[in-house]
Amino acid sequence: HEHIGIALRGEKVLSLRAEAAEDPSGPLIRQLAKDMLIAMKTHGGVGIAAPQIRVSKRVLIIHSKPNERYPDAPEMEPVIMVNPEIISYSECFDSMWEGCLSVPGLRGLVPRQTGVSVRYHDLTGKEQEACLQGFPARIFQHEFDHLEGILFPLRVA
Ligand SMILES: O=C(O)C[C@@H](Cc1ccccc1)[C@H](O)SCc1ccccc1
Ligand SMILES: [Zn+2]
Repeated sequence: HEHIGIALRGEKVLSLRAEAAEDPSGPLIRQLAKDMLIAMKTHGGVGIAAPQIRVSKRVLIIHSKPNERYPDAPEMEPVIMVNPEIISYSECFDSMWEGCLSVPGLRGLVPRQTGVSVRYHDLTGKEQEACLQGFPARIFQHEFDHLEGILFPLRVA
């Protein structure tokens, strides 16, 4: 699996609403998460969603880290979220230039809420809640859109 390919805009799997994972702590989801981590690292992403490696399941990873585009992004361990749900959004919005591993070569200014509180299952099957602000909130919303079959150009103001 030296090179796990990324699905590109136009492929059906990216336009579907992904299916919930029946067993968040099972072997299938654990292997899926491993493959997603490899693909994300291989392609230099700070996040990835399962449909991007052609698996229509509700699993996403956010891995904020400083990078040339966002040098002051917080450093965090990758967070793997199974069946994430948005509990609430902040009222404030901001716009940021986004890219997408599935839409190479395109950048767009995307307005999104600055904060989001989420509920999800981790790979042990335990239910977790998280309040995300700033860049992690941005990545989460971008990845959650992938689970809904939405790519960032649809959100460009
Ligand atoms: O394609 C993806 O879902 C991964 C994106 C996530 C992302 C998009 C917009 C803003 C933040 C994150 C990739 O990380 S795109 C490559 C990249 C790398 C570092 C910073 C921004 C974008
Ligand atoms: Zn993307």
